[in-house]
Amino acid sequence: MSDASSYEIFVDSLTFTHRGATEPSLNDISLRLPKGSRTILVGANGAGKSTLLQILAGKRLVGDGERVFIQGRDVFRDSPRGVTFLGTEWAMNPVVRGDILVSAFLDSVGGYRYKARRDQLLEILDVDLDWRMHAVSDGERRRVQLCMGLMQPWDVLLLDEVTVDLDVQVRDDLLRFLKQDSEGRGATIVYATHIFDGLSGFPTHVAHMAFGTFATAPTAWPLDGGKSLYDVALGWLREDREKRRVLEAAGRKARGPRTEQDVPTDSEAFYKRYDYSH
Ligand SMILES: Nc1ncnc2c1ncn2[C@@H]1O[C@H](COP(=O)(O)OP(=O)(O)OP(=O)(O)O)[C@@H](O)[C@H]1O
Repeated sequence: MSDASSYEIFVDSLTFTHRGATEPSLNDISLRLPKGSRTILVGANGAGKSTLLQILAGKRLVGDGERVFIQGRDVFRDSPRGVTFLGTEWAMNPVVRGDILVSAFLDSVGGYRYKARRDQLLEILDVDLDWRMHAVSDGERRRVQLCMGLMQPWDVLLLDEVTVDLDVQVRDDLLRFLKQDSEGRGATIVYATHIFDGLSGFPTHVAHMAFGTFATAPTAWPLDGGKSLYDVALGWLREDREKRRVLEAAGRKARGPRTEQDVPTDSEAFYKRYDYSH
Protein backbone atom coordinates (compact mmCIF):
# COMPACT_ATOMS: atom_id res chain seq x y z
CA MET A 1 0.00 0.00 0.00
CA SER A 2 1.54 3.30 -0.96
CA ASP A 3 -1.61 5.34 -1.60
CA ALA A 4 -1.59 8.62 0.33
CA SER A 5 -5.23 8.19 1.41
CA SER A 6 -4.52 4.80 3.05
CA TYR A 7 -2.56 6.55 5.82
CA GLU A 8 -3.34 9.34 8.24
CA ILE A 9 0.09 10.87 7.52
CA PHE A 10 1.91 10.16 4.25
CA VAL A 11 5.19 11.66 3.06
CA ASP A 12 7.02 10.36 0.02
CA SER A 13 10.75 11.00 -0.64
CA LEU A 14 10.64 14.56 0.66
CA THR A 15 13.73 16.73 0.34
CA PHE A 16 13.60 20.25 1.77
CA THR A 17 16.07 23.13 1.87
CA HIS A 18 15.39 26.18 4.02
CA ARG A 19 15.37 29.47 2.11
CA GLY A 20 18.92 30.81 1.90
CA ALA A 21 20.48 27.53 3.10
CA THR A 22 22.96 25.67 0.92
CA GLU A 23 22.32 22.16 2.27
CA PRO A 24 18.92 20.43 2.56
CA SER A 25 17.61 20.05 6.10
CA LEU A 26 15.54 17.02 5.06
CA ASN A 27 16.78 14.44 2.63
CA ASP A 28 14.58 11.81 1.01
CA ILE A 29 12.18 11.46 3.95
CA SER A 30 9.31 8.98 3.65
CA LEU A 31 6.65 8.48 6.28
CA ARG A 32 3.50 6.38 6.48
CA LEU A 33 1.64 6.61 9.78
CA PRO A 34 -1.70 4.94 10.50
CA LYS A 35 -4.63 6.66 12.17
CA GLY A 36 -4.43 6.42 15.96
CA SER A 37 -0.64 5.98 16.04
CA ARG A 38 1.57 7.89 18.50
CA THR A 39 5.08 8.38 17.16
CA ILE A 40 8.04 9.71 19.12
CA LEU A 41 10.70 11.41 16.98
CA VAL A 42 14.17 10.93 18.46
CA GLY A 43 17.11 12.92 17.09
CA ALA A 44 20.02 15.12 18.07
CA ASN A 45 19.84 18.90 17.82
CA GLY A 46 19.63 19.85 14.16
CA ALA A 47 18.49 16.39 12.99
CA GLY A 48 15.44 17.88 11.22
CA LYS A 49 12.59 17.07 13.64
CA SER A 50 11.14 20.61 13.82
CA THR A 51 11.49 21.11 10.09
CA LEU A 52 9.52 17.92 9.44
CA LEU A 53 6.79 18.83 11.96
CA GLN A 54 6.49 22.36 10.53
CA ILE A 55 6.09 20.94 7.03
CA LEU A 56 3.42 18.49 8.25
CA ALA A 57 1.66 21.45 9.88
CA GLY A 58 1.61 23.26 6.51
CA LYS A 59 3.85 26.00 7.85
CA ARG A 60 6.57 25.55 5.21
CA LEU A 61 6.00 25.51 1.49
CA VAL A 62 7.58 22.48 -0.15
CA GLY A 63 8.32 22.09 -3.87
CA ASP A 64 5.44 21.42 -6.29
CA GLY A 65 6.30 17.78 -6.87
CA GLU A 66 6.62 16.87 -3.19
CA ARG A 67 3.97 14.59 -1.69
CA VAL A 68 3.08 15.50 1.91
CA PHE A 69 -0.44 14.45 2.86
CA ILE A 70 -2.57 14.25 5.98
CA GLN A 71 -5.89 12.41 5.62
CA GLY A 72 -5.16 12.23 1.89
CA ARG A 73 -4.97 16.03 1.54
CA ASP A 74 -1.95 18.10 0.54
CA VAL A 75 -0.95 19.82 3.78
CA PHE A 76 -0.12 23.16 2.18
CA ARG A 77 -2.37 23.44 -0.86
CA ASP A 78 -5.50 21.68 0.48
CA SER A 79 -5.07 22.00 4.26
CA PRO A 80 -6.68 19.13 6.15
CA ARG A 81 -8.91 20.09 9.08
CA GLY A 82 -8.22 18.94 12.60
CA VAL A 83 -4.44 19.32 12.58
CA THR A 84 -2.99 20.98 15.69
CA PHE A 85 0.65 22.03 15.85
CA LEU A 86 2.17 23.13 19.14
CA GLY A 87 5.75 24.44 19.08
CA THR A 88 7.93 26.43 21.42
CA GLU A 89 7.98 29.69 19.46
CA TRP A 90 4.39 30.52 20.53
CA ALA A 91 5.55 31.70 23.97
CA MET A 92 7.74 34.40 22.32
CA ASN A 93 4.75 36.07 20.68
CA PRO A 94 4.08 39.48 22.34
CA VAL A 95 0.31 38.86 22.09
CA VAL A 96 0.53 36.06 24.66
CA ARG A 97 2.55 38.25 27.03
CA GLY A 98 -0.06 41.03 27.15
CA ASP A 99 -2.05 42.00 30.23
CA ILE A 100 -5.01 39.70 29.57
CA LEU A 101 -6.87 37.32 31.86
CA VAL A 102 -6.41 33.63 31.06
CA SER A 103 -10.22 33.15 31.00
CA ALA A 104 -10.61 35.94 28.43
CA PHE A 105 -7.65 34.63 26.47
CA LEU A 106 -9.08 31.10 26.24
CA ASP A 107 -12.55 32.43 25.34
CA SER A 108 -11.01 34.54 22.57
CA VAL A 109 -9.93 31.27 20.89
CA GLY A 110 -13.27 29.52 21.41
CA GLY A 111 -12.78 27.95 24.85
CA TYR A 112 -16.48 28.29 25.69
CA ARG A 113 -17.29 25.90 22.80
CA TYR A 114 -15.29 23.05 24.32
CA LYS A 115 -16.09 23.68 27.95
CA ALA A 116 -15.87 20.05 29.15
CA ARG A 117 -12.46 19.46 27.53
CA ARG A 118 -11.28 22.91 28.58
CA ASP A 119 -12.17 22.22 32.21
CA GLN A 120 -10.49 18.80 32.11
CA LEU A 121 -7.33 20.39 30.70
CA LEU A 122 -7.43 23.24 33.23
CA GLU A 123 -7.46 20.57 35.94
CA ILE A 124 -4.66 18.45 34.41
CA LEU A 125 -2.47 21.44 33.60
CA ASP A 126 -3.31 23.17 36.89
CA VAL A 127 -4.14 26.41 35.12
CA ASP A 128 -5.95 29.18 36.97
CA LEU A 129 -8.47 31.18 34.93
CA ASP A 130 -7.61 34.28 37.00
CA TRP A 131 -3.94 34.37 36.00
CA ARG A 132 -2.87 37.30 33.87
CA MET A 133 -0.75 36.36 30.89
CA HIS A 134 1.90 39.08 31.44
CA ALA A 135 2.49 37.92 35.02
CA VAL A 136 2.99 34.15 34.72
CA SER A 137 6.16 32.03 34.57
CA ASP A 138 7.37 30.41 31.34
CA GLY A 139 6.10 27.01 32.49
CA GLU A 140 2.71 28.48 33.43
CA ARG A 141 2.48 30.22 30.04
CA ARG A 142 3.27 26.87 28.40
CA ARG A 143 0.45 25.25 30.36
CA VAL A 144 -1.99 27.90 29.09
CA GLN A 145 -0.74 27.25 25.55
CA LEU A 146 -1.32 23.51 25.93
CA CYS A 147 -4.81 24.10 27.28
CA MET A 148 -5.56 26.46 24.39
CA GLY A 149 -4.11 24.12 21.77
CA LEU A 150 -5.63 20.89 23.06
CA MET A 151 -9.16 21.92 24.07
CA GLN A 152 -10.51 21.67 20.52
CA PRO A 153 -10.48 17.94 19.65
CA TRP A 154 -7.79 17.26 17.04
CA ASP A 155 -7.36 14.42 14.56
CA VAL A 156 -3.61 14.90 14.24
CA LEU A 157 -1.45 16.48 16.93
CA LEU A 158 2.08 17.65 16.10
CA LEU A 159 4.07 18.42 19.25
CA ASP A 160 7.48 20.04 19.02
CA GLU A 161 9.13 19.80 22.45
CA VAL A 162 6.37 21.67 24.27
CA THR A 163 6.54 19.63 27.46
CA VAL A 164 10.12 20.65 28.22
CA ASP A 165 9.33 23.27 30.86
CA LEU A 166 6.47 21.43 32.56
CA ASP A 167 7.04 20.01 36.00
CA VAL A 168 7.22 16.22 36.02
CA GLN A 169 3.81 15.61 37.58
CA VAL A 170 1.95 17.89 35.13
CA ARG A 171 3.87 16.31 32.23
CA ASP A 172 2.94 12.83 33.40
CA ASP A 173 -0.77 13.68 33.74
CA LEU A 174 -0.75 15.39 30.35
CA LEU A 175 0.84 12.41 28.60
CA ARG A 176 -1.73 10.13 30.20
CA PHE A 177 -4.52 12.42 28.91
CA LEU A 178 -3.03 12.50 25.39
CA LYS A 179 -2.70 8.73 25.27
CA GLN A 180 -6.28 8.16 26.45
CA ASP A 181 -7.56 10.81 24.05
CA SER A 182 -5.70 9.23 21.14
CA GLU A 183 -6.97 5.76 22.03
CA GLY A 184 -10.53 6.95 22.63
CA ARG A 185 -10.90 8.97 19.43
CA GLY A 186 -8.40 7.25 17.11
CA ALA A 187 -6.39 10.46 16.98
CA THR A 188 -2.78 10.53 15.76
CA ILE A 189 0.21 12.12 17.48
CA VAL A 190 3.76 12.88 16.33
CA TYR A 191 5.88 14.13 19.19
CA ALA A 192 9.49 15.40 18.99
CA THR A 193 11.17 15.47 22.38
CA HIS A 194 14.51 15.23 24.16
CA ILE A 195 12.97 14.00 27.42
CA PHE A 196 12.45 10.24 27.47
CA ASP A 197 11.95 9.56 31.17
CA GLY A 198 8.54 8.10 31.86
CA LEU A 199 7.70 7.94 28.16
CA SER A 200 8.08 4.21 27.45
CA GLY A 201 4.34 3.55 27.88
CA PHE A 202 3.26 6.33 25.53
CA PRO A 203 4.19 5.58 21.91
CA THR A 204 2.94 3.05 19.40
CA HIS A 205 5.92 3.87 17.15
CA VAL A 206 9.41 5.38 17.51
CA ALA A 207 11.62 6.88 14.83
CA HIS A 208 15.22 8.03 14.75
CA MET A 209 16.11 11.11 12.70
CA ALA A 210 19.74 11.86 11.96
CA PHE A 211 21.34 14.29 9.51
CA GLY A 212 17.98 15.18 7.93
CA THR A 213 16.79 11.67 7.26
CA PHE A 214 15.41 8.59 9.03
CA ALA A 215 18.15 6.41 10.47
CA THR A 216 15.23 4.29 11.77
CA ALA A 217 11.87 4.88 10.07
CA PRO A 218 8.82 4.81 12.37
CA THR A 219 8.88 1.32 13.88
CA ALA A 220 6.34 -0.36 16.14
CA TRP A 221 7.12 0.14 19.84
CA PRO A 222 8.34 -1.59 21.98
CA LEU A 223 11.37 -2.75 20.02
CA ASP A 224 12.72 -6.27 20.39
CA GLY A 225 14.96 -6.54 23.42
CA GLY A 226 12.66 -4.69 25.80
CA LYS A 227 14.94 -1.68 26.39
CA SER A 228 13.40 1.50 27.79
CA LEU A 229 12.86 4.41 25.44
CA TYR A 230 15.55 6.31 27.34
CA ASP A 231 18.13 3.58 26.66
CA VAL A 232 17.12 3.22 23.01
CA ALA A 233 17.34 6.99 22.48
CA LEU A 234 20.68 7.22 24.26
CA GLY A 235 22.11 4.46 22.06
CA TRP A 236 20.89 6.18 18.89
CA LEU A 237 22.24 9.58 19.93
CA ARG A 238 25.63 8.11 20.80
CA GLU A 239 25.79 6.53 17.32
CA ASP A 240 25.00 9.92 15.79
CA ARG A 241 27.71 11.60 17.83
CA GLU A 242 30.24 9.05 16.60
CA LYS A 243 29.18 9.57 12.97
CA ARG A 244 29.42 13.34 13.42
CA ARG A 245 32.95 12.99 14.78
CA VAL A 246 33.99 10.87 11.80
CA LEU A 247 32.39 13.33 9.35
CA GLU A 248 33.99 16.31 11.04
CA ALA A 249 37.40 14.65 11.07
CA ALA A 250 37.05 13.81 7.37
CA GLY A 251 35.91 17.37 6.57
CA ARG A 252 38.83 18.93 8.41
CA LYS A 253 41.32 16.65 6.76
CA ALA A 254 39.85 17.33 3.31
CA ARG A 255 40.21 21.08 3.83
CA GLY A 256 43.82 20.81 5.04
CA PRO A 257 45.37 23.01 7.73
CA ARG A 258 43.37 26.14 8.49
CA THR A 259 44.62 29.55 7.53
CA GLU A 260 43.83 32.93 9.09
CA GLN A 261 41.08 33.50 6.47
CA ASP A 262 39.36 30.18 7.37
CA VAL A 263 38.35 31.31 10.88
CA PRO A 264 34.59 30.91 10.54
CA THR A 265 32.76 32.02 13.67
CA ASP A 266 32.48 35.15 15.70
CA SER A 267 33.46 33.35 18.89
CA GLU A 268 36.66 32.08 17.32
CA ALA A 269 37.41 35.55 15.99
CA PHE A 270 36.80 36.91 19.49
CA TYR A 271 39.26 34.47 21.04
CA LYS A 272 41.82 35.30 18.39
CA ARG A 273 41.54 39.01 19.09
CA TYR A 274 41.66 38.58 22.85
CA ASP A 275 44.31 35.93 23.22
CA TYR A 276 43.76 34.36 26.67
CA SER A 277 46.43 31.68 26.20
CA HIS A 278 48.96 33.54 28.34
N1 LIG B 1 14.88 28.89 9.30
C1 LIG B 1 15.97 28.16 8.98
N2 LIG B 1 16.82 28.58 8.00
C2 LIG B 1 17.89 27.86 7.65
N3 LIG B 1 18.22 26.68 8.21
C3 LIG B 1 17.42 26.21 9.20
C4 LIG B 1 16.26 26.93 9.63
N4 LIG B 1 15.66 26.23 10.61
C5 LIG B 1 16.42 25.11 10.80
N5 LIG B 1 17.46 25.12 9.94
C6 LIG B 1 18.48 24.07 9.83
O1 LIG B 1 17.83 22.86 9.52
C7 LIG B 1 18.44 21.79 10.20
C8 LIG B 1 17.38 21.03 10.98
O2 LIG B 1 16.90 21.91 12.02
P1 LIG B 1 15.66 21.51 12.91
O3 LIG B 1 15.29 22.72 13.70
O4 LIG B 1 14.62 20.89 12.07
O5 LIG B 1 16.33 20.41 13.85
P2 LIG B 1 15.74 19.70 15.16
O6 LIG B 1 15.96 18.23 15.00
O7 LIG B 1 14.35 20.14 15.42
O8 LIG B 1 16.73 20.25 16.27
P3 LIG B 1 16.47 20.59 17.85
O9 LIG B 1 16.43 19.27 18.56
O10 LIG B 1 17.65 21.40 18.20
O11 LIG B 1 15.18 21.36 17.94
C9 LIG B 1 19.56 22.36 11.06
O12 LIG B 1 20.77 22.20 10.38
C10 LIG B 1 19.20 23.82 11.15
O13 LIG B 1 20.35 24.63 11.25
